[in-house]
Formats: sequence, C-alpha cells, structure tokens
Amino acid sequence: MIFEAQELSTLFSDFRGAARDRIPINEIMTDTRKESSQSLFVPIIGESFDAHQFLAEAIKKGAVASLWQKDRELPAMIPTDFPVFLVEDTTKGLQELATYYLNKISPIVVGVTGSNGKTTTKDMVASVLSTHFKTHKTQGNFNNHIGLPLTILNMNQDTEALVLEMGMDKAGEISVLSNLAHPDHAIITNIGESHIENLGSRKAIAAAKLEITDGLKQNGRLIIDGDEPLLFNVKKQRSTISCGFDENNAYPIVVEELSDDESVFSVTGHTYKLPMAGRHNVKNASYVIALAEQLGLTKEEVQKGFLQLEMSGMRFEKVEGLNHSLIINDAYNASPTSMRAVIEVVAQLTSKSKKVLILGDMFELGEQSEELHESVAEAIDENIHALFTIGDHSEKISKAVSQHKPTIQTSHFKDKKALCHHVRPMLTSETVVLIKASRGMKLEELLEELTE
Ligand SMILES: CC(=O)N[C@H]1[C@@H](OP(=O)(O)OP(=O)(O)OC[C@H]2O[C@@H](n3ccc(=O)[nH]c3=O)[C@H](O)[C@@H]2O)O[C@H](CO)[C@@H](O)[C@@H]1O[C@H](C)C(=O)N[C@@H](C)C(=O)N[C@H](CCC(=O)N[C@@H](CCC[C@@H](N)C(=O)O)C(=O)O)C(=O)O
Ligand SMILES: Nc1ncnc2c1ncn2[C@@H]1O[C@H](COP(=O)(O)OP(=O)(O)OP(=O)(O)O)[C@@H](O)[C@H]1O
Ligand SMILES: C[C@@H](N)C(=O)N[C@H](C)C(=O)O
Repeated sequence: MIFEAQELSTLFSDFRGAARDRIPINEIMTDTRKESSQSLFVPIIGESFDAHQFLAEAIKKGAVASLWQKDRELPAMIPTDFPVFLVEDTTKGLQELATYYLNKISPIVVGVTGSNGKTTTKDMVASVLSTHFKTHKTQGNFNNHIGLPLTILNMNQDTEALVLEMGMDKAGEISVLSNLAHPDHAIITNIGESHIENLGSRKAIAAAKLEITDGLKQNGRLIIDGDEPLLFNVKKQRSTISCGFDENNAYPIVVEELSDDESVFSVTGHTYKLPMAGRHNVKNASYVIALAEQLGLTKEEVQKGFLQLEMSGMRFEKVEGLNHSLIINDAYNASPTSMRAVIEVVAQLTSKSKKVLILGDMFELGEQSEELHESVAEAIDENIHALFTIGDHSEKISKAVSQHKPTIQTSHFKDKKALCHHVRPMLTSETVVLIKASRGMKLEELLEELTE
C-alpha cells in the first residue's frame, strides 16, 4: 500500500464520495489497458487520448478512487460513494502525489541527467547503492514529468535510496523534475547534442542540464564530467565534484586496461573492474565512485555493485547473431557523441576481425543535422570493414566514409529488409555488427533477420 484514500483528502480538499474512508491504495493507474489492483486512477490528458473518458474502464480494472480534472464532467453512472479528488490539472496532481509520497518515505535521492549515459549511469548507481541501501530506480526510460512521479509512487515504503533519471528535450524541464524530487546529490553525465534542435546549442544544453541544481538539497553535491569545457565554470564551485580523464579533476581516472568485456581503471589510487567496455562507461563509473564516497560506501561495496550490474536493454546489448556472429544492439537512441563513443569501442574489439556498422538517422539535430551526421565519419577508421546506413540523413555518413576511406565497404539503404538481405551473408563467427540509431528508427527490428 502506498497510502489510504483518507490521506488524499488532506492533500486534495475538494472531493466527493467516501474520500475520507481508510481505503487502501496500492498503486497508481494511468493506463486502463493494463491490469491493476486497488489503484488510484489518474486520468492524464495526452496527445492521443483524454483518459477522463476511461473512468468506467478504470473501475473495472481495479481503480478504487480517482483524481479528476475540475473542467471535465464526471460521468453520472459513477457510484456516489466512489472517491473522487477534484484537481485543476491531473498531471500536476500526479506530481503533488509524488511529492507527498516522497516526503513520507524520505529516501536519499540521487538525480541523474546528461545528454548520453543517463540510463547507464542510473543503473550503475542503483547497483552500487543496492549493496548498502534498499534501493529503487527509474524503470526503462521513465524520466519525464510523468515518468519521474510514477517512479516515485512506485517505490516500496521501506526504500532507503531512490535513483531518478531526469530527461529533457526543452529548457525548463529538468528544473521541474529537480524541484519535484529535491535530490540529495546530482550527476551530469555529459553534454552532447541530444535534442539540440530544441535547445539551439550545446551551451544551451549545458544550461538545461545544470537546472538539476535548482532543487538540489542544501549541502547536496553536483557530480560532473570535469573534462567538459562547458561545465568549467560550475567545476570551480565548492559543492561540485569533477570526474574525468584530466588529471586535474577531483576524481581523475587512470585507465589500466580496456578489453571487449571489461574495463580496469583506477580513481584516486584505487583500482576497479567494470564488466563493460568503453571509456565512456569508465567515466560513467567514476561518477558512481564519487557519489558512493559521499554516501559512505566502502570501495569494496562499489566494486561489488559494479560486478552485479544489470543494464537496461539496447545499450551495447550483445546478442548472438547468425553463424555465431556477434550483434551489438545499441539501438535505444543515438546522437553524434554517443554514436562516436560506441564506434570507438567496436573498432577496438579484439574478439572479432570483421567489424560492420549499421547506423541509422539521428533525430532532433536541427539545422546542424547534415554536419553532425557527417562528423560521425571521423570516428570510422580502417579497423571497420563495412558501413551500412539506413534512413534519410545517415547517408551523409556513408558518403563521407566512401569519399575519405575507400577501403571501407559502404552502402546506403532505405529499407530494413534490403539491408538485412545484404548483411546476412556477411555473418560469420568472425563478424561483429553494431546497430545504432535514434529511438524513432526502431533498428532493433533488424535483429529478427540477423539472429536465429
Ligand atoms: C501519458 C502517457 O503515459 N502516455 C503513454 C501512452 O500514450 P498513448 O498515446 O496511448 O496515450 P496518451 O498519452 O495520448 O493518453 C493519455 C493517457 O490515456 C491513457 N489511456 C489511453 C488509452 C486507453 O485505452 N486507456 C488509457 O488509460 C494513457 O495511458 C495515457 O496515460 O502509451 C504510450 C505507449 O505505451 C506511451 O509511450 C505514452 O507515454 C508517454 C510518451 C510518456 O510521456 N510516458 C512517460 C511515463 C515516460 O516517461 N515515457 C518514457 C519516455 C520519456 C521521454 O521521452 N523522455 C525524453 C526526455 C523528456 C522529453 C519530455 N519533453 C517529454 O515530454 O517526454 C528522453 O529523451 O528520454 C518512456 O515511455 O520510455
Ligand atoms: N558518458 C557517455 N558519453 C558519451 N556517450 C555515452 C555515455 N554513456 C553512454 N553513452 C552512449 O549513449 C548510449 C545510450 O546510453 P544511455 O541509454 O545510458 O543514455 P541516455 O542518456 O539514457 O540516453 P537517452 O536520453 O537517449 O535515453 C550508450 O549505448 C552509449 O553508446
Ligand atoms: C526517447 C525520446 N525522448 C527521444 O529521444 N526520441 C528521439 C528523438 C527519437 O525518436 O529517436
């Protein structure tokens, strides 16, 4: 149970029905298409539906009370004793509920934002903190003004640490999330180009990410990518902790060994093993090390947390392909920085000799889209055997590569089936294929044709 209807009557003073009864509410329902039990229905007005139309269905599906937006007519057929709490805006009501519940449980709160690496770092933080605290974390990519409150309302009553991914694609959005969650500590993973179409520049993206301090608790620490020039000003502030490969960072990283499945590195003289490849993941891990120290965890707990890491899917997710080839599904999303980062990892892999890249469009890059797509070609060197692009914009990458690096086989496709038909014969035990593009491309659909 998260609360009783009676508690909500103190939060929302305008109500009808048995709102003052001690009716247990176990969960929040925002989608009547999903099963629920003993839930509070919160009808969200979205782009395709106004959920107020589904109240009867919600009751059938297990709702025992509901928020209701005052400017919507309440259906007459609803039982007179059914508790309804009237609010100006149901999304804001959801957020108020989350704040109320957060204050009731009062866990340590860690906020994670950044252009790339939010989900990865959130998963790392949760894995490490779970060695010391009862920990709850954002599920999937529930990182916006609806997903974050739902994450809070989904935590168990005995939660001691809450790890919240905070996403944005417009200025002001992180500020709302930070002022809702009031993190004890906050992490900015990097400043890339994601959603630059809306923000206009990387400088504006940095400013938007720094909104995470708007709600940061007194004495809270901001942990940042100390190698990022756009964050150098905030790096000087006492409450900021800088991590990165530059030796002048508070937590300087020394890479000892990078292999296909493991990264060995040291931070402030202690060596860690991370069961992931890529310098970018080493940097993500350094944020977790700095945070863990703030929270009093031992280095052994940190190392244990790294070793028991459970990553979210479609982030460098390794899948066996046809003929014992290796498919790397990094298809959740893409921006130039993240695409370059993961291409570097694939180029360095030693377990496979034939390296094939399948790269799709990157969205929301605005006027800089062509130039930013072309810039990815700079990260593609002779370690790569073939590059296949798909979509409307990624052809800029294959054209740039075919022009400057003619030894690399390149082709562009408009159609997933045709692409797979071309790639399948290349799949042998020596082949690794990287799949990466923006979420809207849904390149994970290629896996059907490239795996058993
Ligand atoms: C509101 C909601 O949850 N909608 C989800 C719903 O969409 P659908 O189109 O079906 O419904 P509507 O939104 O139009 O309907 C309103 C409500 O009606 C409910 N409903 C509908 C039909 C029905 O028969 N019964 C019903 O009860 C419905 O459930 C709605 O509550 O389903 C879709 C498919 O599952 C979901 O995709 C959709 O989710 C929306 C997009 C959403 O915002 N969900 C959040 C919980 C969330 O966190 N989603 C994340 C993605 C977040 C994200 O994109 N983050 C960005 C950064 C932030 C950008 C910010 N500006 C923003 O607005 O998001 C990033 O880059 O990471 C996720 O799904 O992973
Ligand atoms: N610190 C980093 N710097 C650059 N790229 C990174 C970093 N961390 C992860 N990446 C790349 O970004 C991809 C997406 O990682 P992840 O999903 O954790 O980021 P995210 O910020 O949650 O992304 P999104 O906002 O699209 O949900 C990874 O597969 C990897 O290619
Ligand atoms: C996940 C969503 N917020 C997102 O980043 N969408 C990009 C632009 C996409 O659709 O690829």
